[in-house]
Amino acid sequence: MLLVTLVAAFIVVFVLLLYMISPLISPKPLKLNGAHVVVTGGSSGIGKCIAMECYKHGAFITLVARDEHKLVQAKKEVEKCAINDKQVVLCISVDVSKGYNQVESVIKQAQEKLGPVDMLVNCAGMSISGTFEEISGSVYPTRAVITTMKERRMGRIMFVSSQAGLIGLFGYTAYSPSKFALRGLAEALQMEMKPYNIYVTVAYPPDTDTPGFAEENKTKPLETRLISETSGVCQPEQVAKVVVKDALIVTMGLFRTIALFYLGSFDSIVRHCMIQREQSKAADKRE
Ligand SMILES: NC(=O)C1=CN([C@@H]2O[C@H](COP(=O)(O)OP(=O)(O)OC[C@H]3O[C@@H](n4cnc5c(N)ncnc54)[C@H](OP(=O)(O)O)[C@@H]3O)[C@@H](O)[C@H]2O)C=CC1
Ligand SMILES: CCCCCCCCCCCCCCCC(=O)[C@@H](N)CO
Repeated sequence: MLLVTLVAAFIVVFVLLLYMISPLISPKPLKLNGAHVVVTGGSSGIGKCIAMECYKHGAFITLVARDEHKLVQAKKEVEKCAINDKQVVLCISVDVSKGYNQVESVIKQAQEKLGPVDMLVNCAGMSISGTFEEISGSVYPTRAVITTMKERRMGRIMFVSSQAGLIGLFGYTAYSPSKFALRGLAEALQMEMKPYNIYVTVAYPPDTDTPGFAEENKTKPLETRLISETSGVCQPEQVAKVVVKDALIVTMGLFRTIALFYLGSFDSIVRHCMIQREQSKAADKRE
């Protein structure tokens, strides 16, 4: 009995220690001052608040969404958060879930105007019972920025998931799977991108008071409403503050800390392969 307690205590202390040192082995924080941040879903709700939060830190912003009128309105609001007169807000109207080529070309335009993308925030999305296209909506913009980020050996990519991306709930049979999928995408992408100094984060906001949330509530089943009411509704400004901070200072979650040994050895395989590949590429060139 004593032995079991001792072993358990040892494990708890060990994991806590790992958790405490994990910020030390985390990457350098990103500086938003002068950085180019692209926010998909930036014309409303959480995305708009994330854009405003980044603008307050001196970033240059590209807002991406479909409706041009909403984009122009949001641009005005973001501009009010300026901290210097050099900052610029660019608006781009495109559907991020329809066709890679279109998304790639608008990202190119944005990079020509405001320079390479330092951080991509994948926030476009909606929750209405029925159809939902979250996953392609996050994949295309990510693919469109990744090549340049790899060349520059820097970058941040954020995915806005949801609490419904941690736990499956009544009424979210379409929404939850797509939000769960973002986590799989983010973790796999993180392992591929780490040797290039690109860091990926996932945010899991609770119900948040936005136009999208109001829209969702119009058709929300009673069960879903009752379940949701057990936890409160957040303000988008608050959510934006937290997720931006997490994306700037990337620390590892507890689960990833426990998986530290595995991840560490997998990362070293990835790094090893990257170096080998680059060496053979260089050798090919010499021949
Ligand atoms: N509010 C909430 O309770 C919670 C929300 N979330 C997530 O946060 C994100 C933002 O939600 P919220 O702020 O409430 O939503 P809003 O409806 O207020 O804003 C959604 C934004 O995404 C844009 N958008 C939607 N679809 C596309 C598309 N296919 N291509 C380009 N832009 C698109 C919209 O503009 P337009 O329509 O003009 O394209 C708008 O700018 C979503 O991913 C949502 O799932 C997560 C947890 C809780
Ligand atoms: C591991 C810990 C998990 C805890 C979860 C407990 C959650 C209970 C209430 C869940 C509320 C539903 C949130 C969906 C928000 C959302 O994404 C939509 N509103 C989008 O518009």
